[in-house]
Amino acid sequence: MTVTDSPAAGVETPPPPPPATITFEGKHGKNPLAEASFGALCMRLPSILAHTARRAWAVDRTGSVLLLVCQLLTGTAAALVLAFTARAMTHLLATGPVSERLHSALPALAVVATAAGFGRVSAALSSYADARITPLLTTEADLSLVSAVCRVEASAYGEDGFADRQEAAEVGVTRTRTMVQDAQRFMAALIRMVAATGVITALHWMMLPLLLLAVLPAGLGAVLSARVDYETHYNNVADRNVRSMMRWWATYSRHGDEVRANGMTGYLIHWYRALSDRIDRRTLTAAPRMLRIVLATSALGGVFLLGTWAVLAWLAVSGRVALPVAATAVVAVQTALAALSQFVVHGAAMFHTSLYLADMRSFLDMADERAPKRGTATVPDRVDEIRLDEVVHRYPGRDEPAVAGVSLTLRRGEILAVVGENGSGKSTLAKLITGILLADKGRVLWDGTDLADADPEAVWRRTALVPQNFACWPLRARENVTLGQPRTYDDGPVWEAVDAVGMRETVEKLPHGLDTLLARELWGGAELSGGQWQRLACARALYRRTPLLILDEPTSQMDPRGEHRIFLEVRRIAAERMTVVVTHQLENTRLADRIVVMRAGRVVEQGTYEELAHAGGLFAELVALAQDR
Ligand SMILES: Nc1ncnc2c1ncn2[C@@H]1O[C@H](COP(=O)(O)OP(=O)(O)OP(=O)(O)O)[C@@H](O)[C@H]1O
Repeated sequence: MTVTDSPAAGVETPPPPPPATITFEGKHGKNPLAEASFGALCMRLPSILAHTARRAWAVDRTGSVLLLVCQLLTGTAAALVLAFTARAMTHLLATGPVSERLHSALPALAVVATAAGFGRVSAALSSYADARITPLLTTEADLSLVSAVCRVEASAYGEDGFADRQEAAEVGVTRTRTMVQDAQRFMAALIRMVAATGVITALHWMMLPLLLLAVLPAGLGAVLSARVDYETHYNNVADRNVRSMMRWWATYSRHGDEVRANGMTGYLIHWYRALSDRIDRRTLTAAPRMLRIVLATSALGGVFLLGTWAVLAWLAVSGRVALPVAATAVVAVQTALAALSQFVVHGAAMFHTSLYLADMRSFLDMADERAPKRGTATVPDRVDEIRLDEVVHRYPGRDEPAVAGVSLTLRRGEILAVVGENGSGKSTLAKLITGILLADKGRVLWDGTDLADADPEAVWRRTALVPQNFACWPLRARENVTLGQPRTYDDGPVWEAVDAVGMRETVEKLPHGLDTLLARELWGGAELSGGQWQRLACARALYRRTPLLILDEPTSQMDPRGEHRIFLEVRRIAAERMTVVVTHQLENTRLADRIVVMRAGRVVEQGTYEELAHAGGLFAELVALAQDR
């Protein structure tokens, strides 16, 4: 088949395919909805309150005490207002001259006014306490999520559902913002409700159950709506995850050239819209369900409320309660109704928030399970030998192992080059040598210590890696070199590393030298070229001066001068460490003491450049292909 420059005239091109459907089954975690019956809701609230209180206490003790005291004051003030309004009403509606009735109601009215004033002030103070605590709580939740993800074993990223659950947990972090407010409103409503029901029960015992009946449907409606909302969110998690990932890829400035020059904009926007439409469709199907729930529960609540008023009227007409008491009851019923409604509505809101927080909690638990638990064995500062013993590694979901039984010994002072075709397992081998991945079978021993039993932090303190896909950190030039190991306040070693990769002139020309922010998209930032970035990634690894240096295609974007410079430096410092260079530039393997050639996860050849180039094997074939231009 030949590739033509333009489609044949009159031939219709197919429309762009829609985004793939990915469903988040939640099979790796419990869907909190499964246990969200009304009973479960009630059981859960105390633990959410306790959890919120513990975390609030941990981040801001003064704020927490202030919040608690103000809650109690607000509640007590509301109770006093209600009780003394009832008392004032009794006096005001009694028989006798107006001035006398007013006079006798005056003390109660004074209490009402003072309590209302206190209530306002303490409500303002509790909002202030909430404003103090909430940002800290949100940051704490966010930090625990970020650090949990940074700490998991690298293999966890490849697990099905890990990224989706992370997305669900991110929503939990956002919802942390409303958690304190929900808890605060719920507590306030609880105190007001207790006060109101006390007054109501004192008027007539029948009033309380009737009022409860009047507000319960609203609570039920709020819970059912919360369930529907969460169910929609749950169904959308996978799509939202993909959408936010693609959003980043499509709008990230570094990908801008590729997007434009390859005419991708139209398709990317089509794709984004198609995915957004799918998410919206799911969300919109929830709207009529919500409406039905609200209408049904409001109607039920209305019927019960009518019943309450009817009973009150009947009590007054039949003389079972005196008229002034009945008038007081009107006020009390209104207040109690508001308090009860708020109690159930805020209870449901807490339940709603708790569903999202449960996702965050379960993701943090999952991340915790996947944090390295390898043992505490340490490795010496000076590592003399790394030995791989029949090492096998298979990625999740793959049938064939990426590394399929490799035995290899690396000695201090040696430079080892690893070559082989794409997908032959070179990068995976590098990850196994550094303990980023652990062997499924076989062992990787650093001076006799099995990496499976070693403290990974100790191993990684002795490792420097330039990965194939290195990061261009949006940090200052200095931090781009020292990140991971700020050794001294002196810039001397930083310049040494910059010199080693031939970047001195470039860095000196930056607007603020080492202090220049390397992110064009940020205010005042500067941008480097691809090769300059790669040189900086090499400087970062060289700066670490570790016993193991791994360079995975370190010069793929560099000009010959840069490449020459890097390999000179690698050679110069090689005596003090073990160096592994993964490369497709076979000429570069001349500097290696030994070359291993990989094919389908196995080492198929080993030797020096001269030996392998004339051995007639895969290496010789690759050399011949490289020269056949
Ligand atoms: N994170 C991963 N999850 C699943 N499979 C992976 C992952 N990384 C690599 N693989 C698979 O493992 C095999 C070896 O990949 P590896 O990256 O080690 O090859 P490589 O020799 O470094 O290739 P290249 O020369 O293209 O960089 C490939 O088949 C690849 O598809």
